[in-house]
Amino acid sequence: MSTQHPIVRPGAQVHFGVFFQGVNHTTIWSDPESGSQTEFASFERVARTAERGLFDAFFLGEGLRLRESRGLLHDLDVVGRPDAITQLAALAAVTERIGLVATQNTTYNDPADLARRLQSLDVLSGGRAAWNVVTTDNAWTGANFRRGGYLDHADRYERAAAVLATARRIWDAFPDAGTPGTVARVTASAADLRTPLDAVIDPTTPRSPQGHPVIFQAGDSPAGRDFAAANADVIFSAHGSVLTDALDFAADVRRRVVAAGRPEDDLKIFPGTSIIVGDTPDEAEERARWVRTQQVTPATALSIVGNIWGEDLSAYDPDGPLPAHDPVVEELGGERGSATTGARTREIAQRWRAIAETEGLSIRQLVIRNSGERGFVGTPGSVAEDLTRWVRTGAVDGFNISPWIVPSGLDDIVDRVVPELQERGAYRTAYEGTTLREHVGLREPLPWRTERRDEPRESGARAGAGQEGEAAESAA
Ligand SMILES: Cc1cc2nc3c(=O)[nH]c(=O)nc-3n(C[C@H](O)[C@H](O)[C@H](O)COP(=O)(O)O)c2cc1C
Repeated sequence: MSTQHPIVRPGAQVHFGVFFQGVNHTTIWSDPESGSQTEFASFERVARTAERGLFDAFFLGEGLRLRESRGLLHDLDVVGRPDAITQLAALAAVTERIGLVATQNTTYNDPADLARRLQSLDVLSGGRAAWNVVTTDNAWTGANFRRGGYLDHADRYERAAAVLATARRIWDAFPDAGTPGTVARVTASAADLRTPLDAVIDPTTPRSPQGHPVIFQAGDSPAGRDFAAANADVIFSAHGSVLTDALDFAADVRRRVVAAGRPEDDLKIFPGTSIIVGDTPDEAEERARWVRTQQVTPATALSIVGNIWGEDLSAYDPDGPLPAHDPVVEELGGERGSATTGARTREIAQRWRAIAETEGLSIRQLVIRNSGERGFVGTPGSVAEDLTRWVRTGAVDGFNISPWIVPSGLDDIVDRVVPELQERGAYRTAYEGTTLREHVGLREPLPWRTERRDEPRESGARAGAGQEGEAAESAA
């Protein structure tokens, strides 16, 4: 990786989270060494390993339905993992410090229910919970919820802001500990969407040691980035492979954070990535090649390319060339379940064809090559150098690592990469706090600061702090 980028944060430390997608083909479940997607023991072992490695967080994505393209399911996708909040509550009982991040979508959930369940996790875990706020990029999730009514992109973010603002008011409406008085009622933000939000809600759960659950956000469009800039503590991005791309993303996001009236370091950047190490660079490369080959079966390769071309390519030869014709759709549509929704398919096809022709690659080889751009491969020392450089050039604050095998996939990172980082003074040697907010290095919850700036807060009267809701809504 390039060394030309200036070090702007010389003492900055690397932070880690471990991330599991809801349904995915990143984890190689077919390997004989692999544990079960459904058994608690798999996740307990990973969480304990991550805590031994002093990770900030254990983070569950959410995929409530198998992914599909034109009726064909992705062949490697697995489901069956218990609900994220329930799973994290169980993990809270067998861990002590590590943060617990639950992805929950705002399109198909209601704020009173979400606020109560997330705050319960926060209280039960002693202030270790976070909510990864997503809008969900596909209609089939809605079908699972029997909601139908998939919202337009802009409406989804408008609803997300209203749901989050309402949840925050519910959290703050509970009286401070030791404050006598009745619980204040919350009028939810009205949002003129298909699911009305304008109910009156009674808060039912007290605050935790960290006040509110920490807010993560995953969404990459300009609207998604603005939503994070106005509302989130951590942005979970897909920009975790190429340093120049990560630096561009960081500069863009920080501009948006400042425009939202916040200090630029207020939103922490944690991209998803993967780490594969070996004793020598060659051994690491060989392992990485094997992992990618397992992750990209012939059917997966055809399905990924079929998404771009907008048609069923399952009859194509995965060991043959890309289709000779152009994609039949102009843009990647929302129903395809991809964070690249809206991307111009013909531009992608042109780029892929040029690579395939120059390097002489088949369909499957091309997809394997592309997936190789997702992460860090090398010796423990060289990977530690790269990760430290990413943090100290200001590209990221930390990384959400997706293990390629469960439950042993973090062992090398905790036992070999973390010590290398610690030797470089680039990683904590003990947890300094007890809450997730402290691990990540966050300030107090955003609404408390907004409220204090705008009007002095009276004890027990956080309910109806309308400015935060309005700011969030106008920024969405
Ligand atoms: C890195 C990343 C991770 C995501 N993880 C999830 C997830 O676990 N569950 C989900 O429903 N959506 C997830 N999403 C999708 C977002 O919810 C969002 O719907 C999608 O990215 C479209 O919004 P955008 O155009 O702002 O990116 C993720 C998006 C990104 C970029």
